[in-house]
Parts: sequence; C-alpha cells; structure tokens
Amino acid sequence: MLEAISYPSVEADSRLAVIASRKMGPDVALEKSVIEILLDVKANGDDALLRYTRQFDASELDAERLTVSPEEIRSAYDAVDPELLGIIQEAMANIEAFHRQQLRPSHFITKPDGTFLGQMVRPVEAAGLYIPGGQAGETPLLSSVLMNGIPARLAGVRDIAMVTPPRADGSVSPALLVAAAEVGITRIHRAGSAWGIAALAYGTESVRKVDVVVGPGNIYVSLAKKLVWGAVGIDMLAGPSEILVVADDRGNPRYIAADLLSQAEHDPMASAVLITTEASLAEKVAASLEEQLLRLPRQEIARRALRDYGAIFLAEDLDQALELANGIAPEHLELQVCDPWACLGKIRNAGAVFMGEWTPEAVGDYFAGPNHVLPTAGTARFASALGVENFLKRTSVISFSGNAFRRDAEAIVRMAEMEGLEAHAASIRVRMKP
Ligand SMILES: NC(=O)c1ccc[n+]([C@@H]2O[C@H](COP(=O)([O-])OP(=O)(O)OC[C@H]3O[C@@H](n4cnc5c(N)ncnc54)[C@H](O)[C@@H]3O)[C@@H](O)[C@H]2O)c1
Ligand SMILES: N[C@H](CO)Cc1c[nH]c[nH+]1
Ligand SMILES: [Zn+2]
Repeated sequence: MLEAISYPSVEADSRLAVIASRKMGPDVALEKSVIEILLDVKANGDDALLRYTRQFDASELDAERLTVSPEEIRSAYDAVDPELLGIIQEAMANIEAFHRQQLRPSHFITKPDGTFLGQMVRPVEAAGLYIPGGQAGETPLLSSVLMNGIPARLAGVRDIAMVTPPRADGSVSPALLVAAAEVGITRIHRAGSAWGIAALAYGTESVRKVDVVVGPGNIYVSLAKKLVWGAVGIDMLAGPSEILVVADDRGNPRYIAADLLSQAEHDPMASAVLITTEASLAEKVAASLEEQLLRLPRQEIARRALRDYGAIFLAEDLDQALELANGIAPEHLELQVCDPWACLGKIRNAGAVFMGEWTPEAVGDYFAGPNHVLPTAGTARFASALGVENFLKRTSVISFSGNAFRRDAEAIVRMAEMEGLEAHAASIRVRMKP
C-alpha cells in the first residue's frame, strides 16, 4: 500500500531519487549486454536474429518466417472482428487529422540582388518502426502501429518497415497485422527487443536497413535505440510508461487510482505518481489502488511498478505540486484539479498533458489524435512527442548571383583569414579576379 510522503522532506527526496533512477544513465552491465546483441546482429545477420528470437520469444522460428507474408496479412483480415476494424479506422482518422497539421512545406526566400535561400523538406527513404510485443507477445500494442505508422506515411516515407516480437508459436497478432496493413506499412519482420532495433539499423539478409528508427519499447529497446543513433536517426527514448497526476481537493480518488494503474500495468518498470494538496485524497487513492489492483489481470506487473516506482506526495499548495511535476518531467501529466486551464501555463516539462476528469490518459493512448509515443524518464525536458517531423529532413539551398557574390566577397575573405583557413579565402578570391 502506497503511503503519502510529505513534500518537501528528506523522505520525499529519497523517493524522488528512486524515481529518477529510471533515467537512462550509464549502466555498464545493461549496456554491455545490449552492445553484445547489436554487434552480434551486425556481424551475423539473420543467424543472430533467429538465435535471439528462439531464445527469448519463439523457440521454433525459422529464417523463412522472419518476414510476414502477404497471405498472413490477408488471413489476418478474416480473423479480426469487423467492429474492431471499424474502431481502428475511426482512431486512424483522428490521428491522421491531428498529424496532418504538422506537415511543413519547403520554403524559399528571394532577394532583389538575385539571391535564393531556402529549405527543402524531404522524407527519409526508409523508416523502421518498433512495435512492442507485450509480455510474451500476447498483448501487442496495436495502437502503437497507428501512432508510428500514420506520421511516417503522412511524411511521404516510401519504405516503412515494422519489427515486432513474435508470439511463442511464431505468429504475430492478426490485429497488429491488420492495423499495419491499414496504415500502409510496407514490410513486417518478426524481431523484437535490441536485436529488432539492430536489424533495422544495420540490416540483415532478411531485413533491409532503414534511415530512421522510431517507436516505444522496454528498457532493452530504448537502450538499443540510444546506441544505434548515428548509424540511423532515432525519434527519442520512449521507454517504460509513466503517469503523474496532480490533484487538489476536487480530484476523484477512484478515477485517479484507475489512471495511475492504467500506466502501471504496462511494465514493472513503469512509474505512477500522485502529487496532491489533500491528505484525505491521498489516503482514498491509496485505498482505491489496492481495491482496483485486485481486479486487474496484470495485477503483478502493476503492483511491482507501484512498489518500485510509485509514490504519493503531499504538497503544501498547488504551485508547489506543479513545480515538483515540472522537476520530474513525466511522460503523461494529468491535471485533476478544479481549474486545469489555470494550471496549464505553469507546465514546462511533460510529454502530454491531460486536462480534467473527463480526460483520462487512455483517451490519448488510443483515440484523441495526438501521438502516444512520448519521451520518458525525464527526457520531456528536451524531447517531444513523435510526429511527422521525425520522418523528415531539411536541406538548405543557397544560390548567390554574381552581384551578391561581389558585394559579400571581401567580408567572407576576412572571416576565413581570421580562422586561418586560407583555402576557404582562396576559393572566394579566385572568383574576385576578372
Ligand atoms: N513511452 C512511450 O511512448 C510508450 C508507448 C507505448 C509503450 N511503451 C512502453 O513500451 C514497453 C513495451 O514493453 P513490452 O514488454 O510490452 O514489449 P517490448 O517489445 O518492448 O519488449 C519485449 C521484448 O523484450 C525482450 N526481452 C525480454 N527480456 C529481455 C532481456 N533480458 N534482454 C533482452 N531482451 C529481452 C522480449 O524477448 C521481447 O522481444 C513498456 O515498457 C511500455 O510501457 C512506451
Ligand atoms: N501509454 C502508452 C505510452 O506510454 C501507450 C499505449 C498503447 N496502448 C496503451 N497504451
Ligand atoms: Zn498506455
């Protein structure tokens, strides 16, 4: 049972340090194990992929099944409830409408002296999406297919690859396959964890390498993404989920407990924190957590997340509660307060903010439209939600006329000389002579 901790206090500081320990700091043992996997896949391709997949996910998988066949996708449509397909399409429409606003055209400016300056926006040629398999591949995050795939398609990426861990019998959930087909994913490979990321980054016989790797995942996935950055681009570190609820006396304890559990059930490494100004609310939320936990199929996962990375902090006032939230910089921040709009301006660090009692975090996970792939472990201080821009590059374009060149030549030569870069200066001077 979570007990409220007064904030500020020594006890609060030590609990905050535990929560902060989820940050991806140097962890020699973990990094070593992930680096070994990455190097193995880089050197041994499909052989390594199959070895890890058989060891961790599907003991019988063979090389021919590393890539999902078109027949499997066709038969997935027969296995999926048409009502679910309709819901997927409805969610897609919301997500697409929201992300369409993120498209930015190339732009150029022209000057009277004949100078053209601009920025050409182009999609990456190939993107790789990591779609979590869930525990033992049994609870695949089909909503993550939509959240990753739709911005990639809107950006104009031609080759959209997806990797996901297979289930124990080697299959991939039909719902996941249907969602991928609906979104326009071009190829699907059965490969999870760090080896899936390595396959996308370095390529294997079966998996063509990509230019950018995006998507959420557990600690191994996130660390692998961090380590392959440079060989490919990545979106951010979207690791184990987290929720932080700020509540005043108007907060509904049952709703708050339910929302905390909605993220705690993702992963034993998930984090769920309540900061409230009301001691009686803190007690009621703690009791409701216990009661609701008993009804959850993923009770064990949620319980561990709460035990290891859960907390209830009792702040002196709302401003202090919001400041503490800014310091934690959570992936999801719920404002379960009397006037959430009055608080919004004080929020500086959060992946997404959920306003008031009718906006539980799960609304954003599935349906509202903004992306649910979000920065975790304090990285919301500098990172943002996945979006169309993660699949785009901007190339600068510069065109000078002779007049513009002659006007600026001397100044450029002076700057090059100041840096001691004579060849730079010479490349200007050679054009200054008749
Ligand atoms: N931040 C976000 O935007 C966001 C969005 C959705 C999900 N998530 C998070 O993504 C994660 C999904 O995790 P998941 O388990 O459902 O799926 P996952 O695909 O990320 O993890 C399962 C994979 O990890 C492998 N694995 C297990 N133990 C391993 C080990 N010791 N070494 C290497 N690999 C190992 C499994 O074999 C499997 O391939 C959760 O933490 C969830 O909270 C985050
Ligand atoms: N809450 C997750 C992001 O942390 C996204 C998700 C997918 N399905 C359910 N939830
Ligand atoms: Zn969720």
